[in-house]
Amino acid sequence: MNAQTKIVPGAPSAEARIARYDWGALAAELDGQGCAVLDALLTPEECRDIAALYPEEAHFRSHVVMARHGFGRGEYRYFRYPLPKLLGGLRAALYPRLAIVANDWNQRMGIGQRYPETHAAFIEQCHAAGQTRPTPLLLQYGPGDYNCLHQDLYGELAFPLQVAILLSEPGRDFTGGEFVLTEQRPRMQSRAEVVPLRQGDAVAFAVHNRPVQGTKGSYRVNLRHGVSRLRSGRRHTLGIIFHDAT
Ligand SMILES: O=C(O)CCC(=O)C(=O)O
Ligand SMILES: [Fe+2]
Repeated sequence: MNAQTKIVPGAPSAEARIARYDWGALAAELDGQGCAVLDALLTPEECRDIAALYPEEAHFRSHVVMARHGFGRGEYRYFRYPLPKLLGGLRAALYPRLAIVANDWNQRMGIGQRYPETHAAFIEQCHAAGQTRPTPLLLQYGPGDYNCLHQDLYGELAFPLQVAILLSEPGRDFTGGEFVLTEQRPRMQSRAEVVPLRQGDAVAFAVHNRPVQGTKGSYRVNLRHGVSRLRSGRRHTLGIIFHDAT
């Protein structure tokens, strides 16, 4: 199966799908919670087609067995360029919406960096900084597998938001395996958030830091994400990270 040809005629473009969401509400949710869900970004058929790419090595530049690195249990593969059309389209269409949030966050956190309007311009910056390898990935989990809490930072240059799309249906394809975010606040105990997702839903979330409004201005919190242990079945996820890797 070839994801390049798998956009069904009449299926909305990535741009049109992204435009359907209420980005004011999503940005408010990202500001308040550090994450926001985009319901039904992909159809069940698209989810199955993308998950079916997993064994097709030609699509990927590398394969990571998580237990070998202490990352958890399960495996993933990083796509190679050129990305499948739908994936590249989603990354380019999501970026400008999230860049508005990212620029606002940086301003509130007192970070000087601002992100350009288009993903193409941001990728040029990554490449100029020596970060040239694509980071979108396909993850695969089986019974007992889990993903340790982590941050997807791959070099100096990092876009502060990323997206994960659940390709399998909870309850039918797998049990357990919840998407988890933790937030470490200065001088406070950590907060955990479990994000309920259905097949085709996407979660946008902070990669590492985000500002939280306190009584005396904004302070910075530190986030990590991961996946709790699968109790049964098989779970696939598509991860969209906006910065390239060194
Ligand atoms: O499998 C998941 O839900 C999380 C995947 C992940 O860590 C990522 O997309 O960066
Ligand atoms: Fe991740």
